[in-house]
Amino acid sequence: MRICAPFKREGHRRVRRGLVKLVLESPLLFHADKGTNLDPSFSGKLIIASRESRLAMWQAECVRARLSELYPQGSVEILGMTTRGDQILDRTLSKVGGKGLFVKELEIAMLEGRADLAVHSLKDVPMELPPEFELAAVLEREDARDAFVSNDYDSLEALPEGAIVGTSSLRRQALIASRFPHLVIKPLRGNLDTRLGKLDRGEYAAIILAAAGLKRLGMESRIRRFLSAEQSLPAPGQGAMAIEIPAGRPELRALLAPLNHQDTARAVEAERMVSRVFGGSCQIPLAAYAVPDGEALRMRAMVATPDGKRIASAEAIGPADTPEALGRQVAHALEAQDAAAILAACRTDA
Ligand SMILES: NCc1[nH]cc(CCC(=O)O)c1CC(=O)O
Repeated sequence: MRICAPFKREGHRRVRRGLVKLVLESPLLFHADKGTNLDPSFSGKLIIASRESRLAMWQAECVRARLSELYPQGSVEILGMTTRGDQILDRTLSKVGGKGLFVKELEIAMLEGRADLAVHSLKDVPMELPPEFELAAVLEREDARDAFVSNDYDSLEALPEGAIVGTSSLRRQALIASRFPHLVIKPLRGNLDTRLGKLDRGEYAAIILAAAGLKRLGMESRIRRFLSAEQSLPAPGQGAMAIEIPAGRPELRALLAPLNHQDTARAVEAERMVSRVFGGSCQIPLAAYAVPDGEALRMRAMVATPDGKRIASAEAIGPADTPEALGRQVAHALEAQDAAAILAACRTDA
């Protein structure tokens, strides 16, 4: 709830035209979230496309509430829809087409004019968007950590030999396998309620979930332990929400600009760049997590083989206003280590 706190209006500051133009032309994300050309008199209608899972609807509702507050004379509605990612539950996502599955139906709704914007968990947004779309805003990040959830055990360390841990994330799988080779990792798909239901029915001794989703749905009490970024480096974009819009609608982009959170936008830009550098070759366990540190951005990233036997990790600090350069730097540091061998191993697996 904290992250979705009502938008505080600090008076509608007018911004000189030149600055607004510059902001609208920035390639991926806004770097100015304060004092943009807020038009409080907007009285049109905005339709938000969202998946129908409880988490997706909570996130869409969060954006709806903030837009309604910004534009009291406008109307904002949510269009819920089922995506292929929600329908295919029996296979590991990386095998059936990856992240795009959660996003495509929402994009079609926007192309057909049935929706103006889509709200996503940024973690599920592919690194390269189709040219018809762009990200208009990244909202302030919730907790980026992974969470250990179990009814019987306090921590990964406490699990006995052969205990079954549920996760479908290659990243979580590799990180657990490397530290706890005596545990058995089994796939776990479905929305949050489905996953928790499987844990409660005894199919797993423990499961690993993103803390952000549990917190957003008021289920923080299910978390037995937060995994620190050192133990379980988060996925690019984990814990952040993004708003996607059709490209070429600067007026819509300007309406959404006040929702952009600059620190988060920069951090996730660096994180996603690591993924982009490694993208295309295959699905590999990959983690990247950046944290603002004054005027700087500090980032750590990791790539591994799915069995966790080979792990490369790298860390760097750079100016916060050039996040993509930091992302590239860390990705190249990974490549200079064992990443080539890791990629080769993954190709023979495919
Ligand atoms: N891959 C599914 C997904 N996408 C976003 C979240 C959680 C919310 C977030 O990270 O913002 C989850 C669930 C999970 O990883 O447990």
